[in-house]
Amino acid sequence: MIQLQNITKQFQTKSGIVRAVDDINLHVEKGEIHGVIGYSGAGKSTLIRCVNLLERPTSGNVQIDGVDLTKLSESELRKTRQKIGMIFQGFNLLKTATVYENVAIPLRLLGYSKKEVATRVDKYLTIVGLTDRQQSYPSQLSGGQKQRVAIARALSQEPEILLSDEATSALDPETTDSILDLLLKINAELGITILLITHEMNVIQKICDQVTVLENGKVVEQGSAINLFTKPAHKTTQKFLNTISQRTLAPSLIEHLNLSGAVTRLTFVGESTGNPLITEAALQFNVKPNILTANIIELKNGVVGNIVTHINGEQADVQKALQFFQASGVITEVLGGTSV
Ligand SMILES: Nc1ncnc2c1ncn2[C@@H]1O[C@H](COP(=O)(O)OP(=O)(O)OP(=O)(O)O)[C@@H](O)[C@H]1O
Repeated sequence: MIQLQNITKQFQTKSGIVRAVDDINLHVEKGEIHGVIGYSGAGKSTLIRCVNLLERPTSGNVQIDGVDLTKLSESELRKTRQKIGMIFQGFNLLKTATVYENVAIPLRLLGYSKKEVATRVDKYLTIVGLTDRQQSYPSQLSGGQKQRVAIARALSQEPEILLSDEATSALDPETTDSILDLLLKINAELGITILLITHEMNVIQKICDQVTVLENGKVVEQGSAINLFTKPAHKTTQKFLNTISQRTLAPSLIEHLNLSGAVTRLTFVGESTGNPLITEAALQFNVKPNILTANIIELKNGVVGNIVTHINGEQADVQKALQFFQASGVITEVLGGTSV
């Protein structure tokens, strides 16, 4: 559906060339929610603006359903862009127009009949839950309501793809959740493919199927949300994960505890989440596991559990317990202790 191939975007600045996006490949399947996460300056905004050619890549190509947008004429591009809706952190509403007009005006500009405009405005304001605010002005709405208007405006052109440029970054956590729920609903019920950029791991956690991690304009990790949350390979991904769940203890703390045996992170995913494996290990092997920290992360497509446990016992017994965990599908990583 969306295929970015070797996308590079350079800007000429007074102090030289800035390579905001550096040879990025990214594939988004139809119906998927794909999140791009990175710190400020990683190149997220530039990348997402390359998808609908708001920013023309310096090199590489952007394919939507197999059509290379970089090769289209201006009029062909305008038409193809109707397949791609976009929402922004700052909502981009017309301040002097009502909610109704904010959705209706772009439709009128596209030449839809009065009746079709009315039908679509009504339909999409209902989907976003704002039928009773049609005559309000943006200044009379909360941030979450403003984003709902922007979403209705994007949906009213019946796009196949929705690009979300930090759509929840200006919102409080509760409103963020309600907008993320709305994006999930749009994806599930209207089948709209969503490509979003964010610097918040909870956005990735709650709604994304696939994830790309960016740093300095480059992809440093890419894969399913489940894989990234269970086996984050790059230190930037690990840092993002640490913002939402305590996955480890500081080395100084492990040292301070001066524990015998092994301090181990056990990551449970899939079937292993449902079994009392720690109790079984204690019963089968001569070890005494003591839980130091634990948390469960609910993802769109599954649940991941992280337990940092001190497995106390003789080295040979600790090793047997670790092998047992691994054989049961638990990802084990020894963080410290004497049986390292
Ligand atoms: N029009 C421009 N001219 C010059 N440099 C630019 C331009 N747009 C972006 N950059 C530079 O490209 C790099 C990536 O910027 P970009 O805004 O894409 O990152 P980002 O990950 O979206 O950051 P943020 O989350 O802070 O918006 C930065 O170093 C930025 O200064």
